[in-house]
Amino acid sequence: MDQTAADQDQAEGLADLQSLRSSIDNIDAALIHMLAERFRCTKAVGELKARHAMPPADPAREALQVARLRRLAQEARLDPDFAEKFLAFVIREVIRHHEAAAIDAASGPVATGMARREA
Ligand SMILES: O=C(O)C(=O)C[C@]1(C(=O)O)C=C[C@@H](O)C=C1
Repeated sequence: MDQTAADQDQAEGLADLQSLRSSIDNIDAALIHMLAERFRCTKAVGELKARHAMPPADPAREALQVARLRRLAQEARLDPDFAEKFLAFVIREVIRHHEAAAIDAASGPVATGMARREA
């Protein structure tokens, strides 16, 4: 391959890389927005659980979610072990938020500032 052909080959490679990176950036943005929506829902779940004195974690529900996500991952040709680890990572964070919401609810309106707002 002469120098001109090598330069052209590299320019094509760079253009392909840029195009793929642009798709990756779009996908990452979608993932962030989807995660934000999920955490908005789980925040409401955490507040509901705290109000009704329900435990933060629900292992039976998690078992169903793991089985479903592993099946979906397999169908999508994504590593099911990775899908399970990703879900566990997200749920661990959710449970941390639920626990904080339960502590807030248990410490009552004074600690959360409601008494001041209501006065
Ligand atoms: O569905 C619930 O009960 C939740 O609290 C949500 C959620 C989740 O993030 O999907 C989090 C913790 C539970 O252990 C199970 C599921």
